[in-house]
Amino acid sequence: MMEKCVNLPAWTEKWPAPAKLNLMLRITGRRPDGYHLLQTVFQFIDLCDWIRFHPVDEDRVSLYQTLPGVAEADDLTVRAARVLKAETGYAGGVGIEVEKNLPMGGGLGGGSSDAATTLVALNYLWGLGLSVERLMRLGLSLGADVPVFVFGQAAWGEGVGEKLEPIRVPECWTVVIRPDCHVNTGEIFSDKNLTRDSKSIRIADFIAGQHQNDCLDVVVRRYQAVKDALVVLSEFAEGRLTGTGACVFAQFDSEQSAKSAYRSLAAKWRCYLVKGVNESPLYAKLRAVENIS
Ligand SMILES: C[C@@](CO)(OP(=O)(O)O)[C@H](O)COP(=O)(O)OP(=O)(O)OC[C@H]1O[C@@H](n2ccc(N)nc2=O)[C@H](O)[C@@H]1O
Ligand SMILES: Nc1ncnc2c1ncn2[C@@H]1O[C@H](COP(=O)(O)OP(=O)(O)O)[C@@H](O)[C@H]1O
Repeated sequence: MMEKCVNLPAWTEKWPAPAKLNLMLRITGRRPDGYHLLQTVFQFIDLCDWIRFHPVDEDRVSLYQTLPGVAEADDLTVRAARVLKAETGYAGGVGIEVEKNLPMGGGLGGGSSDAATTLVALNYLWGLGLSVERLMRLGLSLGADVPVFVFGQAAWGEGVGEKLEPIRVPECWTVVIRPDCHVNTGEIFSDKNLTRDSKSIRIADFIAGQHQNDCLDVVVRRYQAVKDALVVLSEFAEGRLTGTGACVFAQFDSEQSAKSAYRSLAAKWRCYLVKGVNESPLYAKLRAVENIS
């Protein structure tokens, strides 16, 4: 029998799934299973996918529309909903409608963020009551980047990105360029030339300006478009790679200087003018939904 949906008004809401930037990324080693040990700084930006969840009367998880090249069963929102059902024995279903704004394979973590938003929203809408820590553990089974989106705060990350400590960093105006290529994360991590033995640093070192991304050399060697984007960005400010790319970004001291760079760049490049945020908009939405219910 269909379980009763709690808080029916909350089902009409649309939930944000923000992008992230890796403000630095060091590879300090490798686990026995081949996964790489990282030190990274995650911050969110105010560029989001948006997800609506529709109540259904049967035990079925389905998508309103599949994404290009991703089968319904492989979509990270569908997988997240199914993992949640398996974990809790919840017997109902859901229809998932994703408004996709974040480029796929761009290093902005869109798929992971969609998964995290699904975990957090359905935990609430289905009335499951799982803790954030438990949702983060479930998220990790879907991808290394999912826990930080469930965590919802800018973070210093270690391990494969699942050991998270909140960090406050300036919420800068930022220009993100999306080069015309998709970078496969697994391909970069399996490149024999990847630096895998960086020394660990401290948060203070990052704050003092250590922004290195160890994936950079391998990515620019393989993807000319990323190299070109970094060159053009560096005419305005320090150009940096997020994750394994393909997106690159630069932070600015003021809205005005970011806007001016954006205007020059937008004539030739696909780019976004965004702002860094230390709290994920997902939790502002959760609080708002809790208030209306
Ligand atoms: C590098 C980072 C930094 O934030 O971001 P992206 O560039 O992908 O956004 C992430 O750690 C990516 O996380 P995510 O995109 O969830 O990766 P996963 O699906 O878990 O892994 C894809 C593949 O990359 C390799 N991989 C991933 C993460 C890691 N720490 N070590 C690895 O070796 C593994 O071969 C894995 O099969
Ligand atoms: N809802 C989803 N949104 C984006 N990608 C998804 C989704 N579900 C599965 N994927 C798969 O995950 C891959 C990585 O996507 P994404 O998280 O956007 O990139 P990245 O990890 O580089 O930031 C995609 O190329 C796609 O095959």
